[in-house]
Amino acid sequence: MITVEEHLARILDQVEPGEEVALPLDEAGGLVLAQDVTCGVDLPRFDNSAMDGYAVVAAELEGVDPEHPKLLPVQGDIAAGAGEPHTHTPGSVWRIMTGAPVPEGADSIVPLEDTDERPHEVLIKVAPREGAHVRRAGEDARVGDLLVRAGTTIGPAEVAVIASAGISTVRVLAPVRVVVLSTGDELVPLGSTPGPGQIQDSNGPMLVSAVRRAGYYASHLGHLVDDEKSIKAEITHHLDHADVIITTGGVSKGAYDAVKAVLTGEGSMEFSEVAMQPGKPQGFGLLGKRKVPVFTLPGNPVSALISFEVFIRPALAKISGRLDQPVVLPALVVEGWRTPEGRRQYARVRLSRDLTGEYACEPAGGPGSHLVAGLAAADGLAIIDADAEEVQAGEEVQVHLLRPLPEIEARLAAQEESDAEDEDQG
Ligand SMILES: Nc1nc2c(c(=O)[nH]1)N[C@H]1C(S)=C(S)[C@@H](COP(=O)(O)OP(=O)(O)OC[C@H]3O[C@@H](n4cnc5c(N)ncnc54)[C@H](O)[C@@H]3O)O[C@H]1N2
Ligand code: MOO
Repeated sequence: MITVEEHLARILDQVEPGEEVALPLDEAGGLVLAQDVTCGVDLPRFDNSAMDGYAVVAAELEGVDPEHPKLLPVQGDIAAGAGEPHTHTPGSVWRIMTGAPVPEGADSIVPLEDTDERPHEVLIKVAPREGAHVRRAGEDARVGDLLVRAGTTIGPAEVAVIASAGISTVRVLAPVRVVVLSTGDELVPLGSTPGPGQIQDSNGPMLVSAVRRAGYYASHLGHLVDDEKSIKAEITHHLDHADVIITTGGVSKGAYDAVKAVLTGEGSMEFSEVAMQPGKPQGFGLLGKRKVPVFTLPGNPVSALISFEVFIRPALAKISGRLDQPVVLPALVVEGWRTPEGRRQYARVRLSRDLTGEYACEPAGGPGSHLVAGLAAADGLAIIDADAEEVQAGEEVQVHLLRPLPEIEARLAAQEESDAEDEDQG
């Protein structure tokens, strides 16, 4: 058996960041920049007003206050988007809208609230400080400034600054397309009713969902019977267009473990027993001319999802260029359990909060790799050393989250609220 670290290192040594492509900015969200983006304009592009109000020269309003207001003529309106130049005439003001260019010569804005708000002549009641409510050209970024560094994942804020700079196309690492294939004579797809001895294919939809939640493209392109010829043909077909292929099932020791039989000796494929539970039988290698990473996961649903978390997620991060670390947090064990000797255990646990406000955890269902109801109840995986024999109540364990933390926090907060209500009523 090899360790989890050895298998992961083997995978990460072989996968490479994907190719660079130029994409319209509005299709690049979630992808990683392959170029530094520098600013070709000042941001803001011109001095403009931060308030609806009146553009003034502060020095002309010295000493003004509510007891000594000053009446001034209004030269007209300047709306956001106004392109024609406007100039300040001493002793007068322009009425100006938020985002509109400040007229030449004016240096401050008096907000509507500090005036009597009239359009033709206006009573100013408060003296502005010089520069008040003027958004200066270049105060955010100047021509030549680095806006977003290569290697950054493009989120909404990056899109905003790149768009503001007028850049419509960016070079990014190409989107990663994952093909998921389920194998097993016993499987029937969603929408079909299993006959005797058959079960619903849950790994296909589960892994597509895992890939998508991690931020990549995935399609479930079929469930294959345990026939070596058709498995080979199907995998070969997807080597033309997939960036990653994931299969499940057919990799342990059974007489019908066709995936392993077909792929053994192909490309750089290696089949290993990894010292982990669940997830022991693993296969990985690069196949075909395009050297497509192929993961052959064990068929047990819990094993397949844990394999995704432990091996595929980091590989997808490397291929896509993304920074992606699992959220791992400490929790105190409420109720202990036994662990398999010699294999690191990824134990499904559900989180709660103890009286001190720390996270606590307890097993979610049993340890069997087929227990999907327990899997759905789990918030995370407690990572237990290979040499441990049992986990005792009161111990602290590290939990690799399977759900977004905000979702878990929201549930715990709702639980605390309902507990408090029950206590009030009781
Ligand atoms: N003699 C041994 N038998 C097994 C060993 C072993 O070391 N010696 N290892 C066990 C472990 S651990 C695992 S994990 C499984 C892995 O088996 P395979 O990858 O070959 O998977 P299958 O045999 O095809 O299926 C296992 C299990 O999962 C169910 N399954 C498969 N695909 C799906 C799917 N798409 N959706 C839902 N459920 C699926 C399948 O029906 C089986 O029950 O091997 C153990 N055996
Ligand atoms: O290693 Mo298997 O994945 O325990 O069920």
